This record gives sequence, structure tokens and C-alpha cells, in this order.
Amino acid sequence: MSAQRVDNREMKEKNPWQTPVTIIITVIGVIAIVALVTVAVLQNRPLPQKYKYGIVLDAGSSHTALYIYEWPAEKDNNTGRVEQTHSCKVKGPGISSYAHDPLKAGESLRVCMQEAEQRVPGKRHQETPLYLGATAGMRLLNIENSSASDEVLKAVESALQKFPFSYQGARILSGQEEGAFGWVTVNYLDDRLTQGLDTTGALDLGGASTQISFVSEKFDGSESPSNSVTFRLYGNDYNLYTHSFLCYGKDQALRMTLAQQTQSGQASILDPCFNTGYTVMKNYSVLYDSPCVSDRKPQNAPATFNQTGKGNFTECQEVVKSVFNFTHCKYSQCSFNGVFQPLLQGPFGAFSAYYFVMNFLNLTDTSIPLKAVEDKLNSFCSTPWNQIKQQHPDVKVKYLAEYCFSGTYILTLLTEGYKFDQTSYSNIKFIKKIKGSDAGWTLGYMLNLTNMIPAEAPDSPPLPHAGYVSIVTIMAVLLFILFIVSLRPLWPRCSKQPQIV
Ligand SMILES: Nc1nc2c(ncn2[C@@H]2O[C@H](COP(=O)(O)OP(=O)(O)O)[C@@H](O)[C@H]2O)c(=O)[nH]1
Repeated sequence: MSAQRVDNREMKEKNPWQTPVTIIITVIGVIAIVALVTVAVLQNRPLPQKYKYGIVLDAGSSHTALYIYEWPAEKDNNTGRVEQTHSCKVKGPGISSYAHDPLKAGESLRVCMQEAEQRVPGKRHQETPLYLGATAGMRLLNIENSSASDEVLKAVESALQKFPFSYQGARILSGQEEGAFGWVTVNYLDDRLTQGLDTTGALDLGGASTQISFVSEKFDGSESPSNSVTFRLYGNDYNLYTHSFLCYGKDQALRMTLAQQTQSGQASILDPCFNTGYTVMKNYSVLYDSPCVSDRKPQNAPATFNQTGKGNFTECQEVVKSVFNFTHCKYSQCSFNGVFQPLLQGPFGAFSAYYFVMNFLNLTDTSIPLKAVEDKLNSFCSTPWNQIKQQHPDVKVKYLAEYCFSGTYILTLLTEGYKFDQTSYSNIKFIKKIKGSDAGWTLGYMLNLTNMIPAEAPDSPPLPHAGYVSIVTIMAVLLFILFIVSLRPLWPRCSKQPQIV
């Protein structure tokens, strides 16, 4: 009994794991590793997120919309992190409709601007840039009456300056800017620019103009320099083809088809682009009050005419085609009206009215044959107006009445105008939003003016926070294992057999 106790004591004394030095080294090692990992985690813990904001007003031809964008404060100059957090549709028509009462244009923005005051945190108000960009409605007013358009811009400027934001100006965008910034928005939101991926073309259909923008390998800008915009973004060069067709927005195109049908100043027309049973009285002076048609106003026309629907898609397509000019082209190839267009190169994102109309008509699936699109439009156009109204009691009557025309116009613009065929058509995606932000020129405009898209790729930290913490933890564990292994000579030879010296 007593001999065995002595043996056990000797064994304990000889077990190297239990020497005070080994225990102290092990404890210090563990403490050092825990301290290392803790420091790494605390040092790299993400700080509470602070945001910056930017506000853009899109003063379109049919209405004005306000967009608020937000991005993490420390990522001013970094990759795709700007998001739309709020939008507000201004009540009433576009600012160009206030030419006779410019003050009202300013007043109309008040409700949305007050909403922006609520949405952007008070302490950020002063540093939040505020921009207003006007598009084709104001371009047309500027052509028609430049002093009136100046007055409208002055009125919106003084209204916007009353708000606590950092007002950066109100101006009319050129068609080229509108097209190019729409393209930037789509590709930024799709994360294509930071990664240098192949880009998506942008098709924008507004009320007064329409834009087509895409990068084509076949286009170096030399054949038609006015259609070329070059960018260097995140270290990549882009040579963008872009064209804006003034008067080929949905509302002005409708005016042009009506002008085509009222050339002789009749008192009534049978319009194939409207459903049967639809009838409305229109004013000649209102219809022709636009630079898109004013030079065609018939002499001696009565004050009004009756527009009655005939609901015939094929005839509608003929009338719509007549507003495009395909006869002359001084370049290697043209879209229409003698405008150069390089070979289409997709994919394409089609937004604004393209989306509103095709979504309503259940035609956003572009994998279906073009013939099926025609059949669907044929069927919609030939449905009596009463039936259409009954089937869609919640849709605004103005939009509802125009869907036969709008669908026919979109199909004709894409296939006859821009020359999309079955294959390239299937590369179009009708979109409203990308990752929560509306597709349109506003985001690209703000990114450009706030210098938020650098020409060169920004230096990024070698590792993100999570990667950094993981690597430190793995290294610490490996070090610990290495340390244990390095003590191998001190390990007991056999754990089961007591070592008796
Ligand atoms: N069907 C439909 N059309 C819309 C809607 N909102 C705007 N539109 C029309 O779509 C066209 C383009 O609108 P928008 O992109 O706002 O053009 P902008 O006013 O010229 O900037 C105009 O003809 C508008 O009247 C909608 O919600 N539904």
C-alpha cells in the first residue's frame, strides 16, 4: 500500500506537464492568444454606421419626382454603395407646364421638399447636396420661349433655396447627358462598373424624349462624334454611344400621330390607336402647342375635333411608322431621322414608360416571339373601350386610353426605329427599379456631380473586417498548436504507463 503511494508521487514529480515552468508558459501562451484575438476583434469592430445624403429632383415633362440617396459616410469614394432611400412624386404637371405662372412651379415642389426635410436627419441637412435637373419638357419650352423657361428655372431655384439643404443649382440637361447618366445609373446599380464587366445598354422613354445608350465594339465615336461620350470609371475606359430623340417621348409621339391624322383640319378623326367606343373632344390649339408639331398646324381648322377610337393595331402601326423618317442616312447605318446608330450590342435595360406600358400589357417577358407581342397588342387594341374600363377600374383613364397607342409605339420604336430583331429584342429587360433604386438619369447625375465615381479604381483594404478577424483567429490557433507541438519532447511517452524512474 505505502510502496504504491511512493511510486505515484514519483510519477507525478516526473510528469513534465506539471512542472511549474510548463504551466506558466501554457497560461501565458493562452492569455497572449486570447489578448491578440480580442484586440483584433475590438480594433476592427465596425463603428456605428453614419450616412450621407443627396437629393435630386427630376423635373420631367409630365411630372417632377424627388429622390433621396444615402450612402455610408466613410464610403464617399468607394464602390456601389449609394442607394435610393425615398422618392416623392410631385402633385401636378411638369414644371414646363407652369410657363404662364412660374411661381406655381416653385410652389408645387413644397410638399416633396418638406418630406425630404423629414427624411434626411436634421444634422445632415446643411451638407446634403440638392440638385434639380430638367429634361425634355423644359428643352421644348426653351426652344419655344427661352425667357419663359428661364423664369420657370428662376422660380424653382428660389423655392429650393428656402430649404436647409446645400442647393447646387437647377438646370436643363442635354439629351446626351440624360442618356449617358441613365446608362451610368443602370450599370452602377448592377455593379458592372466597379468590376469592369460588360455593360448593359439603357433605353429610356419619357414623355417628351427618348434615349438610347450603349457600348458597341463597332463604335469608336469617329463616325458621329456628337453621339459619343467617353468615360474613365474605376480604371476602365468606356466609349458610349448615346442619342436622345426630342419629340419621340410617348406624349409628344402621340401628338405627332394626331398631327399626322389631322393634317387637313377635320372636325373628327377615326383613330386606329384608340379602342372602339372611346371618344373625346380635343382642342386644335392645345394639340399643336408644341414645337414638335407647331409647324404643321392646319390652316382654317375648327377650334376642336372629335377623336373616336377605331381599335386597329395594324393601321395604328402604319400611322405610328409615319412619324419616323427612314429615307435619308449619310452614315454607314442609321436608326431613323438620319441619326447614326452603330450595331446594337446588348443586353439592354428599358425603363420609365417602357416599363409602365409593357408591364400593364403583360409584355415584360421578352423571350416570347415578336409575333406574339403583335398578337397581344392586336387583341388589346381591338377590345372595346367599355370592356377595357370594366377590366381595369383602378387604372387612371388617361393612361388606360393610351395603352393601345403606347404599346404600338414602343414596339415600332424598338423594331423599326432602333432595329431590334427577335434575338436582340430578347436581350431587353423591362425594368422599373434595380436593387430598390429607380432606373433613370438621376442617380448617375448625382454620382457624377459629387465625384462619387472615381476615374481610377480606389485602393481597397487588403481584407474586409470579417476576413481580417478570421485570419487572426486562425493564426492564433495555429500558433497555439505549434507551441504545444514544440513541447513534444516534454510529452509523456505513454499516457497509460506511469513513467517510473
Ligand atoms: N401608364 C403609366 N404611365 C405613366 C406612369 N407614370 C408616368 N407615366 C407616363 O410615362 C411617360 C414617361 O413618364 P416619365 O418617365 O415620368 O417622363 P418625363 O415626365 O418626361 O420625365 C409619360 O407619358 C407619363 O405620362 C404610370 O404610372 N403609368
